[in-house]
Amino acid sequence: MRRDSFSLLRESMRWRVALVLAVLVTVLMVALGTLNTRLGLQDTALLAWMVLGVSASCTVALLVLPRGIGGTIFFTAIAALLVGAVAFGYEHGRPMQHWAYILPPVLIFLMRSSRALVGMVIYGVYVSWVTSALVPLIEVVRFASGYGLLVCFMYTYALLQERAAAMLRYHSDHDALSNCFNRRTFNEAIAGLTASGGDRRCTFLLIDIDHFKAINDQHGHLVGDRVITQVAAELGRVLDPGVPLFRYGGEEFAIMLADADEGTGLALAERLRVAIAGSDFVGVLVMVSIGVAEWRANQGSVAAALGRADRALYAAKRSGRNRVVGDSASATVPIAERVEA
Ligand SMILES: Nc1nc2c(ncn2[C@@H]2O[C@H](COP(=O)(O)OP(=O)(O)OP(=O)(O)O)[C@@H](O)[C@H]2O)c(=O)[nH]1
Repeated sequence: MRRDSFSLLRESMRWRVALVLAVLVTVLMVALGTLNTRLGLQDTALLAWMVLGVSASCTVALLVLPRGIGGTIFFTAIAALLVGAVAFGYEHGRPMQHWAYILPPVLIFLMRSSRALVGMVIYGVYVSWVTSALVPLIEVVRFASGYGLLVCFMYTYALLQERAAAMLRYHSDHDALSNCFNRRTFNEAIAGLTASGGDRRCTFLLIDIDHFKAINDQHGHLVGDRVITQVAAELGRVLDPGVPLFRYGGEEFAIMLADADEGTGLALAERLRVAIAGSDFVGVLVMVSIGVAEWRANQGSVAAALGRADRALYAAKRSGRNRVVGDSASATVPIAERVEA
């Protein structure tokens, strides 16, 4: 499965955290195993050595397996170990409450926010129930209150992390002026098209605001910025909810119509052109030219299809602007002419 760059970044951060945690667990288990052996607490020492063995195997898996799988195996094994540790302590008359404190951060990374919260609460209740059979009630209350505070803290942290990640994702995917998807997201979308292979096809629409330099010159750049924002909003109103709109360049937008042929693209482009020409831009005359070209998986590269859409756009510009031109109609316009235009 193809991952976008944001997911890759998050995955690599999760992987690094997993590795740090793996080292911490290893150091802790060596210390606990050694100490308990010296103190003659054989049961606890045995448990520490067992945890060390499993966590060392997990660390190797973490390093050897592909990142996502290694991290998941590690966190799942640690969570299972902690539950096992409490049950083991219960069996041997030592509740080992302190184990419970290690679980919340593990769960935070294993799952996220609300599911992690449910997991942490269930685990807290489980540990309290197990320990209540072995220690005075006041000890259970102490544990439950401390653990409860930790859960609240970790949950707040997880929520903040989720919100920050969502905000970061939005800003890395979107253009700040027009609020549509940015060029980076467009590049990732076309890379995804190429990678998906098969019998896929899609139609590209390249939309360029006519005489935009003149709009800037006559009304100023702030009005130019407002026109870009409003054009994006008007285009978005015409598009179906699932169809993404990209800011392709300065005053240029792109649409990728999945599984659509050139005819469908031309019909949509005409609706978009009419919508812009009919909108009120508060004292500014705004029109767009649109070039349309279809891409099929087995007929040339995506870059070539974009080149054809670009050529169609410039054919629209050359033939008077405020119009839609398809790839088939523009095929006779040589590149040299398009550059001169
Ligand atoms: N205000 C504003 N102007 C921008 C922005 N990005 C690009 N521009 C300007 O858009 C103008 C584009 O001009 P040209 O490429 O000559 O195109 P045009 O005037 O629209 O002419 P045609 O495309 O041939 O109709 C340039 O003057 C850029 O400085 C932006 O974000 N805000």
